[in-house]
Amino acid sequence: MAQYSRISGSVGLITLSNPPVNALSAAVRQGIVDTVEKALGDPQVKSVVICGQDGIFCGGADIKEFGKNMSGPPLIPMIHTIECATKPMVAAIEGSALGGGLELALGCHYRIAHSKARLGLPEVTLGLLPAAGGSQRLPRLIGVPAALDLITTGRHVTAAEALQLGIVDQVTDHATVDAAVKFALSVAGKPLDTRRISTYPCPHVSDVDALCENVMQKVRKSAHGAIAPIACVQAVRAAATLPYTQGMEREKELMATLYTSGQARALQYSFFAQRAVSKWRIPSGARWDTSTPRPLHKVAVIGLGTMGRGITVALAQAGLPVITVETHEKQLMEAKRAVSDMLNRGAKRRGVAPPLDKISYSCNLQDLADVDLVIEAVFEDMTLKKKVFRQLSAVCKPGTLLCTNTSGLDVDQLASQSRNPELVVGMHFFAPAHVMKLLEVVYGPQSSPQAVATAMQLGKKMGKVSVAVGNCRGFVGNRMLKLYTEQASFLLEEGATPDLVDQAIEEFGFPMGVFKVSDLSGLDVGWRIRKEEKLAGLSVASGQSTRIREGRRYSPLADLLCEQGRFGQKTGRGWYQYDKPGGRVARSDPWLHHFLEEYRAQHGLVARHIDHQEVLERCLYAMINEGFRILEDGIAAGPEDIDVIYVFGYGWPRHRGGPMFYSGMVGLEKVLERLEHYYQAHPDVPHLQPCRLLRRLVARGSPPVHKWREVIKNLHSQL
Ligand SMILES: CCCCCCCC(=O)CC(=O)SCCNC(=O)CCNC(=O)[C@H](O)C(C)(C)COP(=O)(O)OP(=O)(O)OC[C@H]1O[C@@H](n2cnc3c(N)ncnc32)[C@H](O)[C@@H]1OP(=O)(O)O
Ligand SMILES: NC(=O)C1=CN([C@@H]2O[C@H](COP(=O)(O)OP(=O)(O)OC[C@H]3O[C@@H](n4cnc5c(N)ncnc54)[C@H](O)[C@@H]3O)[C@@H](O)[C@H]2O)C=CC1
Repeated sequence: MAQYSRISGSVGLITLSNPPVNALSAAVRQGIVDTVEKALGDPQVKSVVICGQDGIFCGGADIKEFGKNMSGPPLIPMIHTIECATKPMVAAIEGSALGGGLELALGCHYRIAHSKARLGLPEVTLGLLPAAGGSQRLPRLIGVPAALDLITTGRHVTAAEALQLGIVDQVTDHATVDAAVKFALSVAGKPLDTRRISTYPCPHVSDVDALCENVMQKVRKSAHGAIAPIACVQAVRAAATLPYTQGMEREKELMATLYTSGQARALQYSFFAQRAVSKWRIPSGARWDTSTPRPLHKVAVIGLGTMGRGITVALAQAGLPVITVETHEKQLMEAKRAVSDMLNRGAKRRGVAPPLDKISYSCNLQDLADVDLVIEAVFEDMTLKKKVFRQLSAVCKPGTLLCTNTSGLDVDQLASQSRNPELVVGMHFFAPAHVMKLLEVVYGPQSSPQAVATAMQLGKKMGKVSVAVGNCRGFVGNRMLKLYTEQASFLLEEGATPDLVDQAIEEFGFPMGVFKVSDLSGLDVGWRIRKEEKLAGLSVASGQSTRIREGRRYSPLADLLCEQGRFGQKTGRGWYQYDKPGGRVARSDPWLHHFLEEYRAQHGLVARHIDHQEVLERCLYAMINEGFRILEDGIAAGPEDIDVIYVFGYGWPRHRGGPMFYSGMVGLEKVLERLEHYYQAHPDVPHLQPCRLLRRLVARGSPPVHKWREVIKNLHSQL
């Protein structure tokens, strides 16, 4: 699948054709080999242009082929043939030139890019390295420091940056193929000896070992256990220290380890999972490709606290006019200052003008009469939210979508307050809302296809990864998180410390342990909710044991800390101590350890040794078990939805795919066996009891994660 033609008399034009991204499938590689041979063998042809059809050069290797038996011509000799050609080869880059696509372009003698094109070697994000010569050619072309940056991060660069770095020779605002053909005519017959990148010496770096070591240390810190970034540093180091052929050997060796690794499988799964969730479908039958979102000309945000401010910033940055509403002038002005500061900082970072004029501020709900969509972000209080929804229903024009940012209240109850419950959905953002990529779009039984489609599309416009989920307490993310944090507290009762639990979780790959996160977001938030639920505080039924609530095990540790005013970072004390209120660096707190000892003594608990494995099994398997229940309940459409939520919203290490994918990697039998073991040891924790879907999957021979949907469908049809 590469077309060949001759144009302008003497230019052979090769067009890659494999929609939608012209990935280098076996057929495309064969097409390139054949057409290059044709062009080189045609005496009329003096130079060659390679381009991609439909405005995209090439999205790289065909990721769907990974893990299968490789067929078709391999990339390395194909690119080598292009580089060795005696006729000038010119890459005409429109849209994207990524991974193998850029490696193909680096094999060409010249590169012409459209000004809107993006280039990069994102293999590291798929658990790989640029193993078709990319790790050896790029440093020779742009120098070791810049190549290390691009290859270890996988970031895409604009055509302008690519020109500045020396990756491309020319950038055009006009028809790229025309420009490339013109260029090809101009270089026909010229010597090519200085244009073959593999023959370049690597630009000199004064102390390459020190440079690579420095980058290696940074990469190890940010990789949280991912192996590909480390291999990328090693491959670039080989380019800097070895002749090209030996460097290529090293590249191959490193790639061989990565290619078959579980991390690469997890990252490639994650790539497709992220795309799968955008193709949402919900139990009512509504789906992404048959539901039309409504156009949004003006939107509103109610409540400019932590979340409302971030949401407003994200909306304005997406170019949408926003009207914001607060209760009083003082709060409004305070929020206006904060929002303007956030916009100014963001604009400075990106080198653009801050979109301050997109936002208007008001204390009057009546000003929302003409908006198309409202996002409510007032306090987490059902009575207040219901009132706001009733008011909105009366004020807004017919057809306005009403969305709530509640972190877990019943969206259906809120919908019932509106004249048009079909136009109500949850839009659950994560703090800080202008930074965090995840958005849970919560639909209810009455939500119209248009309402879901509009919220999903708005999320996309705001740069979010949006996942449609059903309505239940905590939705998907927080419902599972509850089990994870609960187990962490139980482990403290049984003998662990926050330091030990966090260390195990951070070694697993989370950027922050559960207790550090709790200190960061504030222990008081959960405490307030538990008091409202009558699980904590004065309203707990008298005579109840401190460690039992509603007939099941309960840990009051977090409540006890709150009673001492230990709310986390904001008060300088929580599960850890900080140098001052607002301090960021968590230090182990002897007071806390003493407090835990006293607590255990008071409740007759004997501390036992707890190791990292138990921490991981208890915390993660409890959460995974709840994930299976969520699938059973039909709250998430598939395991990919849960995994995307955890990777983008909760810091689950991407190289471990997500909790559901991870359970498959561990082995479902093992997860089941450990849950059974822990449930037996803790029969007062019903959530440790393995759920039906997990048992069913194991009984079916533990099929791979992409086959679970069939089992889930059968389970549902039997209910
Ligand atoms: C020992 C063995 C040696 C092997 C050596 C191999 C070495 C290599 O050569 C390594 C590689 O290239 S790895 C691949 C590197 N390329 C990438 O990571 C780019 C991935 N794609 C993108 O970023 C965006 O799709 C892109 C920016 C391109 C376009 O974004 P859009 O937002 O416009 O579109 P998407 O919704 O992302 O994608 C549209 C559909 O295309 C599918 N797709 C994208 N890239 C693909 C790719 N590289 N391979 C296969 N399918 C791919 C994507 O899944 C989506 O499919 P549908 O959801 O079904 O429509
Ligand atoms: N803070 C977080 O990490 C997250 C919070 N949420 C949810 O977002 C919502 C807001 O939370 P936060 O921003 O943290 O609360 P917050 O307490 O920081 O802000 C709430 C704001 O709403 C304003 N407000 C109250 N009643 C109002 C009314 N009738 N009209 C207009 N404004 C009113 C208050 O003055 C306050 O500025 C809650 O439902 C919360 O559960 C969701 C995800 C994460």
